Amino acid sequence: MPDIAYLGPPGTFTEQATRTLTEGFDAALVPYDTVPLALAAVRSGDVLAAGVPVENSVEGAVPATMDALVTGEPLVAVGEAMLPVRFDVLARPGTELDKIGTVASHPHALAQVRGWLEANLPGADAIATKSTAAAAAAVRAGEFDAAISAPVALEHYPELDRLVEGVADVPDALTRFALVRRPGVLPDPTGADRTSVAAVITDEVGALSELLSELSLRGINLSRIESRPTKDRLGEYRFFLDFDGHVADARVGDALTALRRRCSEVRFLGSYPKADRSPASVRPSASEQAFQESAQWLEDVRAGRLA
Ligand SMILES: O=C(O)C(=O)C[C@]1(C(=O)O)C=C[C@@H](O)C=C1
Repeated sequence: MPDIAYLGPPGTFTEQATRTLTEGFDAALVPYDTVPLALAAVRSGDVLAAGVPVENSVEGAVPATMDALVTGEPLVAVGEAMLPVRFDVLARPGTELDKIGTVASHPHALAQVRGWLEANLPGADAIATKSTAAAAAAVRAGEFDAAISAPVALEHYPELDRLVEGVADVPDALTRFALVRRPGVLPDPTGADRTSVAAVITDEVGALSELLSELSLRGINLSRIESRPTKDRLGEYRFFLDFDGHVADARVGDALTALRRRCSEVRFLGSYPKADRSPASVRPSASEQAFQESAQWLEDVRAGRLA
């Protein structure tokens, strides 16, 4: 039975998402302390794949995931899952809300309840832990007074009490997760796919807008653009792009070859079915048929069969 890594310990949102992503697949889920460690285990072959958080609708990208994806041997996403994110406040039995001096959680979680903390625990120190479940474990061990955790955490830390339920500054917040593995056979195109790439552009006038034009000219809908410093040079950025379509689609393949020509570095980060299964809307001039017919036309012209 293959092992699948996730950001642990048991009881994280990532564990829940990884269970969804591996449903129907006979695999053992193995917790890792951090996203880079989970991805290192994929690279070394210790595990087959890893479930990692990618972005949250309130707090944005998860920088640890972005950086770890582009550092080291290539990895590709083969699936994505979306989870609604609401938190419970967990504490040892007998803890009173107004006596809480320290409240711990993952930085992304703390950021998503900042308003609630200011209103309800104004005197408490917020402590960053490696995950929401790591915070619950630390509270159980007596290190902090309260944890901001996933509702599912209580199943794993039954010694704790739920002080407050369903805390979220933005009620309908969502976090997106990916199942990542070493490059191999890609998931088949479904018509409702997303492709992710990371590209470093050259320092030239219009470089970013021209890169984006390569997508828009081919009718490709960009769903996310995020930049991170390359860490090599001040002012040099790597752009993370997510867009509709599969690398097997003609318009996407055509755009990727253009990006490859333009950028100093392009890393393919996967083509996989979108969690919401919403089909890509493709304009007629960017359809598979339009690409096939125009390629055939060019072949005929080059062979002297057409003018
Ligand atoms: O700590 C967890 O439970 C995680 O799975 C990590 C994580 C994140 O990185 O954003 C996942 C979902 C929530 O947005 C808060 C924390």
